Amino acid sequence: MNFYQQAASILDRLSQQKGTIKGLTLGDNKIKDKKKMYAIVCETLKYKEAINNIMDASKLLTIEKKLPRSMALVLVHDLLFTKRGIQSSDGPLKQAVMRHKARLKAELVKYKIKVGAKSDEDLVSQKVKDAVLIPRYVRVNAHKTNVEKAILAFIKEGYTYEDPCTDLSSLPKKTVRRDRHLNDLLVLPTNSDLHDHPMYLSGELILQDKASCFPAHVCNPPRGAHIIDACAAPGNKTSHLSALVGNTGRIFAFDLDMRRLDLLKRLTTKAGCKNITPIHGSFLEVDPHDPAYAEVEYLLLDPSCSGSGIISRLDHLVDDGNLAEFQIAVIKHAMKFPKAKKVVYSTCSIHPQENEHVVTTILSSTSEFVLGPRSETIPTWERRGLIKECNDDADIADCVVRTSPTEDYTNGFFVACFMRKDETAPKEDDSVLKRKAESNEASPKKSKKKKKNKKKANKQPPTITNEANGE
Ligand SMILES: C[S@@+](CC[C@H](N)C(=O)[O-])C[C@H]1O[C@@H](n2cnc3c(N)ncnc32)[C@H](O)[C@@H]1O
Repeated sequence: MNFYQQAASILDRLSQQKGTIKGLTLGDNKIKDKKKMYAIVCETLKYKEAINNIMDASKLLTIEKKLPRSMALVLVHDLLFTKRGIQSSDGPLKQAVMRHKARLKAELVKYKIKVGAKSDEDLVSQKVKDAVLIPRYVRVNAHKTNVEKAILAFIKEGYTYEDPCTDLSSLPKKTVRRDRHLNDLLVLPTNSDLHDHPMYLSGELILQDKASCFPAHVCNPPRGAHIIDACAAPGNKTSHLSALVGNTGRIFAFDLDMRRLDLLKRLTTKAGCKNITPIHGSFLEVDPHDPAYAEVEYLLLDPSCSGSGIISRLDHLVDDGNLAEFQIAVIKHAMKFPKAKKVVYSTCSIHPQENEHVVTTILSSTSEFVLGPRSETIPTWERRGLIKECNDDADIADCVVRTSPTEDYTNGFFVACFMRKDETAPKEDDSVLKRKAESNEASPKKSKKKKKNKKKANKQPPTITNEANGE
């Protein structure tokens, strides 16, 4: 397979959700020049929307019937958006594109006028442009240091400490500040590269997006707790949980992907975690009545999702799939653990199908769990669920958290916290939510749904993974 065929095949596998960009390019030993392959795949995805429009307007694929769209995407990318153009034009597919060179270039000019683009860069997907605006969030790892010491270390290096601010759009260079919502998080300017920083190399600092730090805080387990992290790798939330319980209790960290679980072992060891038991396998196949998990009260579920909220990576530019069935199955399985009292669900997706819809489906299928109140779910965070997507129920929406990649200076994210009814009872006896869950139980329509979901839950787990947070 030549270079362009390999690139086209990667685009196809990405759209079938058979892996991540990094996994399919940098992780494939059959690819000779991995960096070059990574670059062409990323660049093509950045301009994908523009290239598709230009190809459709030029009728390229209608005329050249043997040219697959993915192959055309990479070839047209090189033709229109690189100085070198298509590298060597032998081979029938390359020639097929070259025959339309003049028309494609003319359509590019027309497209730019149509969308008001002054340069090629203006055609880059909005999500990619937004990525440059996200500050550098740094979680301070309590196993190794504390926030005060970390700030002092930055000051010694010439950073200025500033008060938390609301305007995160343009943080001055070499400044460090505490986060306004999370007490173990620091905020540095966009593009601060800390990958070679001594505090990162020693495991004192974890490079983790703000929103992905929400789930462990919502879980908020006490010292000594037994916890399951059901879809754990590469393990940033696992090491966060470990830090919150001060290396006490036990954390069972499951992951289906051995390679990613190995990464979890490396990262959590580097972070100084001593209470984690990594387990290779599907969480859906774990027996909730296994005595090993008899004391598990807290479960953190961060299952594979479309990754549509991640703007610092390009995987979101691939067409999204529907992973809701799998996500629902994971939550239902977690609720079967006999002592489970808190089940925290999160995604790095902005799609209601993977977020609010999953929550309402679960609420209508359980008589034992309700949504934890806002006070359990980062109460100071203003952006809550989308009311319309919660069956117009403002109470449900208020209990869950959303982050918006374009407005909150974080990746797009979603968190919900289910609690066993007895756990919310003292504070929440009159909670509207509780009453709602009870009325759901009584609804015959809902019990039908219950059966349907049970069927769905038996389906194969999806193979897609995304590498959110594994920075
Ligand atoms: C979004 S990632 C988790 C990120 C992780 N929580 C973190 O913060 O570093 C989802 C993970 O779920 C894993 N996964 C998918 N299906 C699974 C299953 N049935 N059981 C356990 N893990 C699964 C994937 O391999 C992937 O590593």
